[in-house]
Amino acid sequence: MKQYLDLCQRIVDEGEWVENERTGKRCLTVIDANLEYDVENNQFPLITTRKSFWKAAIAELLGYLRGYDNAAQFREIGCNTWNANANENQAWLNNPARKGEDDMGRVYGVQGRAWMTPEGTTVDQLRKIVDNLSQGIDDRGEILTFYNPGEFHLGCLRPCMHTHTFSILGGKLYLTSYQRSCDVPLGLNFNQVQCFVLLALMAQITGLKPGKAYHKIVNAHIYEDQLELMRDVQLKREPFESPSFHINPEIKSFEDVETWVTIDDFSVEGYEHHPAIAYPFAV
Ligand SMILES: Nc1nc(=O)c2c([nH]1)NC[C@@H]1CN(c3ccc(C(=O)N[C@@H](CCC(=O)O)C(=O)O)cc3)CN21
Ligand SMILES: O=c1ccn([C@H]2C[C@H](O)[C@@H](COP(=O)(O)O)O2)c(=O)[nH]1
Repeated sequence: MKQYLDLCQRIVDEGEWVENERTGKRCLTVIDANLEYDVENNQFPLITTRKSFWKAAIAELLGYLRGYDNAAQFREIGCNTWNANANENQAWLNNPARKGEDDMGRVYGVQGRAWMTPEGTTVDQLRKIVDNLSQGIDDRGEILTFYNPGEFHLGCLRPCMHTHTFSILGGKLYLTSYQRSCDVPLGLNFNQVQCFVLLALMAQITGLKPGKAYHKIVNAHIYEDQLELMRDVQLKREPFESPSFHINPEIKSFEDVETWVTIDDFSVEGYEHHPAIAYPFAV
């Protein structure tokens, strides 16, 4: 929690204003932030200075791991975060590649599970990683990347947390996640949970012990209409102790994740938090 608040304070103190053409809003911005999550010791990085809707963050991650490409699929598993980008973003609504209501196009999980090759076949990046890690193999290229510039025109948004690299060292599994653009009040609250849970879940289904997750962010920003709430409300609050996090031990394989797992297979114990803050969302 401290590293999150330190980043928020750093943006408030040292950030520079940048015009953002896509959203028409200005962002107070810093470059380069490095966060670390201790999954081995179950230090769950949940925001306590406001209420976090952490279940939606895990549902979003599940949708990515399953290769979802439609906001209705995300809604069905308890996540509303893609409704606006799928249905309210004018550039995407005008795009002939959009297949109708709720379509997100070839974003995130689609690239992770079905990257198109020039031959017309698809590559399932995640399946290969799970197979290797399950056999204790780290080929120094256990990389899940959603970042496919050749298909940006076929999706509603370029991926933000775009690459996850897994490593094995001393029998433990590590994760390094890269994020090009980060909405610190809204997105990061979710992205921290997702890095932590991705490592915890992958360790559980591959039979490895989890180590640390390293989260590397390039452009970290606060939108102009979020600044007052961050500076004068959230940053004035005292954080509570971190809660602990649990995954249903019955989740044993990647097939489990693909078929029956729901957000009810994840729980948080001892979550004390301040009241919710409704930050504006930029489409
Ligand atoms: N401007 C912007 N910021 C983002 O963080 C973001 C995007 N766009 N577009 C793609 C995804 C969607 N994400 C989102 C979208 C909405 C919330 C949100 O509204 N969160 C609320 C409540 C969530 C709920 O009730 O489930 C929050 O208070 O955290 C969070 C992340 C993250 N990403
Ligand atoms: O997981 C996510 C997804 C998105 N965001 C934020 C970061 C930016 O504020 C917007 C995306 O806008 P771009 O113009 O494509 O950079 O969404 C996030 O923080 N986390």
